[in-house]
Amino acid sequence: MTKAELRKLYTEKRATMSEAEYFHLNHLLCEYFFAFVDLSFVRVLHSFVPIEKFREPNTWLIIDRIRREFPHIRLSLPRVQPQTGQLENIFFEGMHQLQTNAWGILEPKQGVPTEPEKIDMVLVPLLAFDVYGNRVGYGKGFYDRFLPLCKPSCQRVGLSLFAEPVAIDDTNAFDQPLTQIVTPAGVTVF
Ligand SMILES: Nc1nc2c(c(=O)[nH]1)N(C=O)[C@@H](CNc1ccc(C(=O)N[C@@H](CCC(=O)O)C(=O)O)cc1)CN2
Ligand SMILES: Nc1ncnc2c1ncn2[C@@H]1O[C@H](COP(=O)(O)OP(=O)(O)OP(=O)(O)O)[C@@H](O)[C@H]1O
Repeated sequence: MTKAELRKLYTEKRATMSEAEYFHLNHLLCEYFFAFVDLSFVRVLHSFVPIEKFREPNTWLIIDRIRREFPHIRLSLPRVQPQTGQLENIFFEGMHQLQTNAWGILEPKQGVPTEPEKIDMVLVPLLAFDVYGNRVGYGKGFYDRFLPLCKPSCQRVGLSLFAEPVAIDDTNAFDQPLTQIVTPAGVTVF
């Protein structure tokens, strides 16, 4: 299927997911994340902030546990620059720092910028992924522009509440593949 078709299909699948299923799948995903993703080398972890009404994976479960159990890991959150299509990245200090942007995403309103070269791991949002680690996002290219700025050793960890890979007919030269994916069925390394 094309990215546009997959976007539509997976947006619908998310919309029909019950609250109970969303809760359950998020907890499984979080358990697999901490059981199987190597955080030993991570000093700076970049995460998206979930749009829960779109049933995105609830990264708060991961962020909160990192803050409790891995206090040496610094968290960085994205801020969208709509004019340029770039992401700015800001170290996370606490909820007081966040405000809702035009698309309903919480993002830092101020704070210390994170240099992309300092980031050891990025948690990447997606609608669907294939067996090669290619992803389908919302189609604005924010992560396709951001990920090449990070160092080659930076881990790009996709999070998906749907475990099965899809076939993407129209991957393109800008696509930035994931290094691994975490789903409620486990972790796959590409
Ligand atoms: N939680 C979360 N944060 C994220 C992302 C994400 O997928 N999930 N992003 C992943 O990239 C970036 C933001 N993605 C965006 C995707 C679409 C639009 C957007 O423009 N939406 C309008 C269309 C307006 C227009 O066409 O100009 C809309 O959908 O109505 C904005 C930001 C950064 N933060
Ligand atoms: N480095 C880049 N420079 C300029 N344009 C880019 C770059 N990366 C991506 N784009 C553009 O951004 C858009 C991304 O569309 P695509 O369908 O590939 O998005 P996607 O795979 O859903 O990913 P994303 O979540 O990053 O939007 C395309 O129009 C592409 O041409």
